[in-house]
Amino acid sequence: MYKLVLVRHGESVWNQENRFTGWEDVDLSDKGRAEALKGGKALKDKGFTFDIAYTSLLKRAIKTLNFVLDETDLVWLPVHKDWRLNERHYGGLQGLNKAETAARHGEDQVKIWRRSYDVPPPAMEATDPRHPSKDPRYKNVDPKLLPSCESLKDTVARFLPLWSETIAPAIKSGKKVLIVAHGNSLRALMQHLEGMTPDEIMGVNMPTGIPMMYELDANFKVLKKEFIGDPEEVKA
Ligand SMILES: O=C1c2ccccc2C(=O)c2c1cc(NS(=O)(=O)c1ccccc1O)c(O)c2O
Repeated sequence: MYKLVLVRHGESVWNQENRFTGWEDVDLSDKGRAEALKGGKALKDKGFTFDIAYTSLLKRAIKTLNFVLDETDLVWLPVHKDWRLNERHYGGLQGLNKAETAARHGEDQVKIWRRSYDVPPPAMEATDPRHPSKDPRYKNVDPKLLPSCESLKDTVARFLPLWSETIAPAIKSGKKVLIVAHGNSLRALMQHLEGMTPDEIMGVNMPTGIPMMYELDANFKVLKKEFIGDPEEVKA
């Protein structure tokens, strides 16, 4: 039986402002830092330890992982940072809040996007200075793989190679794995592990900073999943 622990990064400054963040490298808010600390404490109190951690190339996830490693006294742990664990890319919507999005695209279009699994937002212009192709952190990624926008379906598809080629083999080799990532990249993993339909996975919202543990059998069938933390918090 394998145990796998997932943590969604703490609240970011743009989460507070209800802005689409996507691949924008926005920092944790004070509340987000406190959430990350609390999640780390919960793992420490329950005696969790790990052999390797995986996270994205975005500071809100990396810093959340750093808080967890500090709390569990595992700052020495090997960490694999990968673009495939990044949040969904929201294209031209990145940075917009609810009012700006509705003003620019209309309520009807927002309603379509909200409930769609395979409809991408408008693409970010290749000339946009924020485009991934201009960001040195992705310099070793094949430019053809870098998105200008993503549907949730696209996010799942670009996450799965990391899972099947890297993370799943590490778990199978007996490594205790911790993954700190984002709402939609964690949805991709959960959909794969639990065989969820698009509608089911769109209904899943991992709470920020509260670790979740999967128990998997030898074939990665989910035996149990539970949140790690004080009961009243977990109940929320
Ligand atoms: O517009 C979108 C959207 C657009 C393109 C791809 C995906 C989504 C999407 O997944 C989504 C949206 C809006 C809202 N609610 S909202 O209209 O209140 C909203 C809009 C803009 C920023 C934040 C908000 O809370 C959601 O809850 C979503 O899950």
